[in-house]
Amino acid sequence: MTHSARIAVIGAGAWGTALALQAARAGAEVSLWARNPATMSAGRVMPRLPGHALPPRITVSDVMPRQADLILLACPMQHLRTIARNVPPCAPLIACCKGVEETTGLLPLQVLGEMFPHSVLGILSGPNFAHEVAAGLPAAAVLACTDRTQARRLADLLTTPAFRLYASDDPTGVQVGGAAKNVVAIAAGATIGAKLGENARAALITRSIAELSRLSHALGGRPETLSGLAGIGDLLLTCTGAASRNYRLGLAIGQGTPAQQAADALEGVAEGRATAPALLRLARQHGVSTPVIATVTSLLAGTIDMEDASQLLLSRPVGHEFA
Ligand SMILES: NC(=O)c1ccc[n+]([C@@H]2O[C@H](COP(=O)([O-])OP(=O)(O)OC[C@H]3O[C@@H](n4cnc5c(N)ncnc54)[C@H](O)[C@@H]3O)[C@@H](O)[C@H]2O)c1
Ligand SMILES: O=P(O)(O)OC[C@H](O)CO
Repeated sequence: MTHSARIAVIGAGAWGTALALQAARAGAEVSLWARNPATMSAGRVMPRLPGHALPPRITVSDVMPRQADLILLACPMQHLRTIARNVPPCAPLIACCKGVEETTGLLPLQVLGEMFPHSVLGILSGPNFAHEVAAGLPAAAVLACTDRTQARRLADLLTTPAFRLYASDDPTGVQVGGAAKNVVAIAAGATIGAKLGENARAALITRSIAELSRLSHALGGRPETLSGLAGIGDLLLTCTGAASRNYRLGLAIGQGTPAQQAADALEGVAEGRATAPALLRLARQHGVSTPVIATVTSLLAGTIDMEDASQLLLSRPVGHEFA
């Protein structure tokens, strides 16, 4: 491409703002779509920049861009369908959200596939706290499309030495990892909140990887994708990083705060909350056993308490590790 790439970022929450900054660093001309530019949360992810000013390569507007070489959809999962309705099908669309649509049980690219049957679609996911990416700290993620060459080409538009985007041709595995790690992070936070110990959390994270791999396989993804950035990588970050909203939601529940109250007190979206019941339904439809996701779903619904939750997981039969 001879001109600078034109990258449109849809959604000016924490992640959209961080991605806009990253795209500008990669040399693109960036249009950042905000529902309300006056109230966008740039300050939350850019405390190091004087006056929280965005660089001149980034134009913020509440009007959807009509032209772009690449469109990044960085809105919360439950608003993806509504927001995508106004996006012009002028370029490849990359979903940057992590979750499952609660009302339909669809993954992000299934939602976009219904709406944009002729567009190139991809998913971007990995262990990335927005405030660190915004600050230009080193990070890596994966960009997956069904076509590996396409994935590499699109990843190159956003890659810099400090933000390494690996390409993948397993969008299903990447989406399952990104959605399910938020649910596991709630469980990890609850484990620490209830003072069950670091051993318990490590066991929970590791056993969840088996759960996520089974689910990914059943949905048509490759189990090994869950060993990568969008699986283990993001589980490690979100289940141990105190900045994670999903982890913090779980922490509060583990400490005895009712789920609704804990969610209301949270700044920003904890995707695991809406995703847990949707993923559980999906797993049951495919005959996959997902004890961690089932337990988190019941905890969030308030039908069990922390003591029941740990009993449920601890009373499961102990078999071969890789049966
Ligand atoms: N924050 C991170 O560190 C991070 C990193 C990687 C991926 N993600 C993913 O990116 C997605 C967006 O997360 P975020 O952290 O940017 O969100 P956020 O909590 O910072 O912001 C929420 C965004 O949703 C918008 N919004 C709220 N209500 C809305 C509505 N009714 N309709 C349309 N838009 C509405 C807000 O304007 C805001 O832009 C999530 O799927 C998240 O999992 C976040
Ligand atoms: O704050 P969380 O829990 O939404 O996590 C943010 C990112 O998904 C971490 O990769």
